[in-house]
Amino acid sequence: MASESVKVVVRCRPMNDRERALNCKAVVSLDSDRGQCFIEKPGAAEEPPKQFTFDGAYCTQHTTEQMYNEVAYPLVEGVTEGYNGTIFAYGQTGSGKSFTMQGVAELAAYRGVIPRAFEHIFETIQNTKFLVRTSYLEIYNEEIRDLLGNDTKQNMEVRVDPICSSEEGWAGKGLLTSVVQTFSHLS
Ligand SMILES: Nc1ncnc2c1ncn2[C@@H]1O[C@H](COP(=O)(O)OP(=O)(O)OP(=O)(O)O)[C@@H](O)[C@H]1O
Repeated sequence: MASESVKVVVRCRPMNDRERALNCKAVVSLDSDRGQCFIEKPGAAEEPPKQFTFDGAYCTQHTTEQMYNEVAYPLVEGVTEGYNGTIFAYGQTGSGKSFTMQGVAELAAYRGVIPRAFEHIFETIQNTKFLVRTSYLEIYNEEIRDLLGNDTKQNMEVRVDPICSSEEGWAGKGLLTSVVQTFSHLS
């Protein structure tokens, strides 16, 4: 993948039982080699599908392990070298955000991005003194909740930290050995 600072990949989940029972038609197809996603207009098969291009496109056969290795691994590697990194999953309800981020513990290939990133970070920093900070936020209908807080239902106020938001602040505080990883979970 090209080295832009923001990368966007798309993942398409398989139909669920309800969708199959309703005989729903799949209107999304992907060309993973080209990172392209095609969406057909239901009931208008003669119209050309709408086409979108991403930094990566993952279809129903792709595992979270593949996604992690191609998308998250380089970012987490950067974090262990002192760069900040954010991975967030965005999509409508039921589209597969938790499946991708938290995953299925019993199926190795479908363990989520978050446990994989933790394992990756802690393997890298073992026997070394590191500060690891993590936040886990959910943004839902313009409201932000701290999923690691005591009350995960409480809405958080959005403020800018004048020290943390300035690069000088980080450097001036000598936090070169910090590992700062933020996972946001968007609904
Ligand atoms: N790639 C996938 N392969 C197989 N099943 C999937 C996949 N993605 C999602 N699912 C299944 O689809 C359902 C909805 O997924 P999930 O709960 O992750 O959605 P969500 O986007 O987090 O929803 P919400 O916003 O409501 O929390 C779950 O049963 C999940 O197991």
